[in-house]
Amino acid sequence: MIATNTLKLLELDKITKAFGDYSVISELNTAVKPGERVGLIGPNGAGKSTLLKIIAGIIPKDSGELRIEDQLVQKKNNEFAKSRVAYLPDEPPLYDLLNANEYLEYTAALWRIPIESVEAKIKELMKRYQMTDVSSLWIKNYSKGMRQKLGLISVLFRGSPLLLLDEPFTALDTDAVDTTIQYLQDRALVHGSMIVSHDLDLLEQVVDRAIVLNKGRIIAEFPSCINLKEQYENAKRRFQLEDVSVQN
Ligand SMILES: Nc1ncnc2c1ncn2[C@@H]1O[C@H](COP(=O)(O)OP(=O)(O)OP(=O)(O)O)[C@@H](O)[C@H]1O
Repeated sequence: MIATNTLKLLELDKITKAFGDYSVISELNTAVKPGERVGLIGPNGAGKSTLLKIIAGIIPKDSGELRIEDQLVQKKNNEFAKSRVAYLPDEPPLYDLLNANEYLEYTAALWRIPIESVEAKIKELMKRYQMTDVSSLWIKNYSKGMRQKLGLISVLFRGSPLLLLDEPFTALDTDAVDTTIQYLQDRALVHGSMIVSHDLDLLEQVVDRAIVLNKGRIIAEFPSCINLKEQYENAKRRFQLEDVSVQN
């Protein structure tokens, strides 16, 4: 068993990524401790989604080192990294010709999780997100909010040590927002997380601290998220960030 108090859940050391000549992430260093919830904020195009994709192993970094639970992530142990991380992109990767039950079974199989071990958890999440009644409906007939709820359920049921969420609140109704907040606040359910959101009022409720990214670099770190919006406004003034992407 891993002694979680002695390791870093996630460590990024000089992570760099460019698309062609365009540098998106520049020598970025940061770490997340087990159980820590970190908000990732910054203007449009700052590199937030790219960073989550690199951590999730969706796109390769150009250089730098990435460690998950103190293990260096390389191509050869990519499977280990993937087993520790649950990642939800801003548009959930669903399959239109499956229904929710089939999709969640498929997701469990993909992550080699015996469906019997997560059936109760899935049922509970479907109920909490008011999705039980539409569980047999083809996903192609889902609304945007229903797609987002199913995407959230598909990562939350896994109970992975590191949860990466890109704009989790998009398209959710107020009940679903409340459910998501309650879930993310529960340390017994969500162990560690990195969450990207432009909605700082919601983000403030589910993270312990926040990192501000601009042009692929961390320009500010807030050790506490009290008055996150105000802290971000101050940082924007200090660093003369041009884009105002915060929702009011
Ligand atoms: N596959 C790609 N090919 C080329 N450029 C890309 C690619 N993916 C992202 N970019 C560029 O990298 C930069 C960072 O994009 P990214 O999506 O990480 O930003 P973001 O901080 O998540 O922005 P937003 O708040 O708008 O979602 C942008 O300029 C984007 O155009």
